[in-house]
Amino acid sequence: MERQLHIISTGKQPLDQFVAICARVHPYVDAIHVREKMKTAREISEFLTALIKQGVPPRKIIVNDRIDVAVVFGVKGVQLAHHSLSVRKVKHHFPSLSIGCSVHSIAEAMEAEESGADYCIYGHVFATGSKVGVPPRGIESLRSVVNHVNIPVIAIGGIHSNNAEQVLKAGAQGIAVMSAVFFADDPVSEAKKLAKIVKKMV
Ligand SMILES: Cc1nc(C(=O)O)sc1CCOP(=O)(O)O
Repeated sequence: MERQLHIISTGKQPLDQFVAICARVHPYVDAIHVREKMKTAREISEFLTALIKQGVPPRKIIVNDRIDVAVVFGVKGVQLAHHSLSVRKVKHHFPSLSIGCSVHSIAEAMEAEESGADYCIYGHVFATGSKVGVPPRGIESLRSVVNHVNIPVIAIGGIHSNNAEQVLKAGAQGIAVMSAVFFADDPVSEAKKLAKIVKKMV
């Protein structure tokens, strides 16, 4: 897998704002995660409809947790967490879905691989406003996770253009960011900057 840049919805932005940003940045990113944990399937489907209408290719869209919505829209895949249906079950029933697994330890990463996940997202590497009160796991723990699995490890948490290179050097196969793009003054220039860092590390 080529190194990847993923962007993740904040769960806080209104649909119009989120979709307007995605419509402009999708050429620079590999995956857009719709992670709207407080929304119903119907509301999430409105996000997907709007994204696709605005020209975001379904092959770049990943739905967090809601396998049903991902399957109905025929998007690239799902991002599963410990509270989701198991990787094994999803893989068995929907073999064509790409399955990402959110992990927070070596053991969880190894289990994700063993269960058939296509990649995992590990974090949070740096301090982030999204995980207040939980200490960041740091670069060295990222390096250990990378060394214990063969599936690609995407790093998440507090990643910006000033520290992205560090996580790639530690062996991450990509980065996933939320605030770096969605809360940027200029999301397009930030996405371009991050994409350049990710791709040049290949
Ligand atoms: C969605 C998410 N998952 C994390 C994990 O550690 O699993 S950290 C995180 C939030 C990432 O936001 P930002 O890029 O703004 O730091």
